Amino acid sequence: MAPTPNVKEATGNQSSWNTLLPDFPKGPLSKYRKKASFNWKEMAVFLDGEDIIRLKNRIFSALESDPFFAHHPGEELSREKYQELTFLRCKRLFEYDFLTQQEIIENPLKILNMVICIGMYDWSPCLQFFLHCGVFGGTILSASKRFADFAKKIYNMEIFGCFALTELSHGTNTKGIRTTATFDHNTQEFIINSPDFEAAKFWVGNMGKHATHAVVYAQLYTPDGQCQGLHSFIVQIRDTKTLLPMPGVMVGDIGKKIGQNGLDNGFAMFHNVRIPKESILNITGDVSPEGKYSSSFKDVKERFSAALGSLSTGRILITAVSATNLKLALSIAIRFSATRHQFGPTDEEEIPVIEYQTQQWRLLPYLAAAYALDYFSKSLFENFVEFYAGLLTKQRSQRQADLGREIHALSAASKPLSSWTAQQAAQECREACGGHGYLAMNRLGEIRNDNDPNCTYEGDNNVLLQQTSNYLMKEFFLSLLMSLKNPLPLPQYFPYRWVLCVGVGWRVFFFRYIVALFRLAISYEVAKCVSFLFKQLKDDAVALVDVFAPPDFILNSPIGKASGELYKNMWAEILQGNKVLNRPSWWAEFCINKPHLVHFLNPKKLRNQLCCSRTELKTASPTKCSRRKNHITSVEIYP
Ligand SMILES: Cc1cc2nc3c(=O)[nH]c(=O)nc-3n(C[C@H](O)[C@H](O)[C@H](O)COP(=O)(O)OP(=O)(O)OC[C@H]3O[C@@H](n4cnc5c(N)ncnc54)[C@H](O)[C@@H]3O)c2cc1C
Repeated sequence: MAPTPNVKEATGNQSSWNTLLPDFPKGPLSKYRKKASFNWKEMAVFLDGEDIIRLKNRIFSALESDPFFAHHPGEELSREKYQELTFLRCKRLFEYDFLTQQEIIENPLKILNMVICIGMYDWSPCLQFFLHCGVFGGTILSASKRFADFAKKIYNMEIFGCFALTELSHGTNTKGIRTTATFDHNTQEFIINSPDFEAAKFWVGNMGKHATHAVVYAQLYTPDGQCQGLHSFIVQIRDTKTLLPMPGVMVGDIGKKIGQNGLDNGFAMFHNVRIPKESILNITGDVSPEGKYSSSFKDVKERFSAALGSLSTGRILITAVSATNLKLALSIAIRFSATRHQFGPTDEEEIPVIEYQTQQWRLLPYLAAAYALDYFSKSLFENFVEFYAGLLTKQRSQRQADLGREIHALSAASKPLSSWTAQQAAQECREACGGHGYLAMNRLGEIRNDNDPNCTYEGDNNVLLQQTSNYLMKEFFLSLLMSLKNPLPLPQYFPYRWVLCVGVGWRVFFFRYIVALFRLAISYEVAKCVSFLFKQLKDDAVALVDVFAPPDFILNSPIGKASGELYKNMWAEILQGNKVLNRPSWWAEFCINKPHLVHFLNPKKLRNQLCCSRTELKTASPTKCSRRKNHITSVEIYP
């Protein structure tokens, strides 16, 4: 089930690797590159294969030579301008059409790599594109064939979509969603309504400024007054010709966020908006013209889970997105650590900070995690593609059912593991780069802030882990019960995937505690051994990040550039900044308009003015202190 590394290609010839992966410029990092125990190009070909590397190169060089991508997101831009630029970039992604259908069919991993390459530059246009094509489009495509014509409009951008599940007062608790969809059999329409402002759709990506259509989750009511539970509907929210709201829809932007500000997250309230009967996404149930409800799911719980099935797609992507953020942060921090010299055996000879054990302890475990999570996320994605293909062709096999359960459990566990690891690593990398890590131009703050919501959307990490543990425990006890009723060798009741699920689930659940405990309780012996491994690994660390670091233009961090010319690169960036050497426009406020000092704050004078001595202050009650009011006024007027 896991992707096979490209052993054949990796044993291919050196000259083809050199064309695909040019040498890095000579500079301060060359020393570590020479020390590496392996060839980074061979490793890159082994992991990705030449075909994927070619695709990555194509995407990176297209972005680099495109004026729409010239302005890096970290640079000063108003939110409105950034949102506009994000949309223009997203439009360019449609024009590029980086992959043909044939290519996708032949190697579905290319889609994941395409998303990652764009996201490495900036997550905002990437997520805008993915929310529209993958989440909105994917949900509609998996509903039924009757949306085939509608789907065309998605992929040629006649319309723009969003996925509206969360409401202002309910997110994790999807059962608490209160938007209603009431079927009117007289007009053959659903009436979409938000009962009050707390039931407004909220946080929805693309909804803030430009989405024309939304997949809206609502409680379905049939004419007999019965609530049939949560279902999804396609609702037009803006006119496609004017981008003005449709009648009965109040739609807007929710405001500035901590990160991902190119993306317009929005809200919408529906006032008895009528939509055609065919707008129901009949994934889990449908309504007849007479208003009779039918569903292929007899079990209400199963129906509910299936209605939210598209969330798994998001979790799988987030696992990969977080692993990518981990790789970006490490590329910067490890290259910095190998070129930043502090202290040394003599005053003349300072050593790179990567030589310090603490720096190795802080960064190298995350480097190992980056490789593990990258491999895992790709293998999970491949499993998902197989499952999705089965879904589209209505497969009913045992394997299809097993895949569905396995993917659900694994994505619910891997999303928290990956996003939390990346979040902690981004902060550690920020600190590992000292003060320079805090400079916005070096991008670690942006990586940390853009990764942050991965811990929350598509299921809050804490709640997801509780659900995963619950789910795994149930499966475990069910298997145990079966084995008691019908004694058979245990392996038959505990197939490998459950062992894996239990393992991953609990590992994730206790991951943070294990790491903390490990650090505390690690024995002297083990510490000596791990330190020895770090000593070996630190010489390979630069080559290990060279394998996955994107080109300088995409990584966009002076301290993380491939040349390792740390200070030259920083100066170049600083001096290119806007008005860096200019006198401030408000210079006269200091030089001419001096402050009007009402009172010079002299400590002796101040003490005299205080109503009481310290002892008096302790004992006297405020009311007894006759001069207190005056003193407070006197201190307060000091500007
Ligand atoms: C950047 C961003 C983009 C988003 N995009 C979209 C989008 O496109 N479409 C969309 O529909 N939604 C979107 N969301 C919403 C997102 O899916 C929700 O925010 C998420 O599901 C969490 O729900 P909540 O905000 O209601 O948190 P809450 O459920 O209110 O959680 C608050 C806290 O309570 C804890 N908690 C809740 N329930 C329990 C429990 N049972 N046991 C223990 N602790 C609990 C949680 O762990 C959390 O710490 C987006 C959110 C963000 C931040």
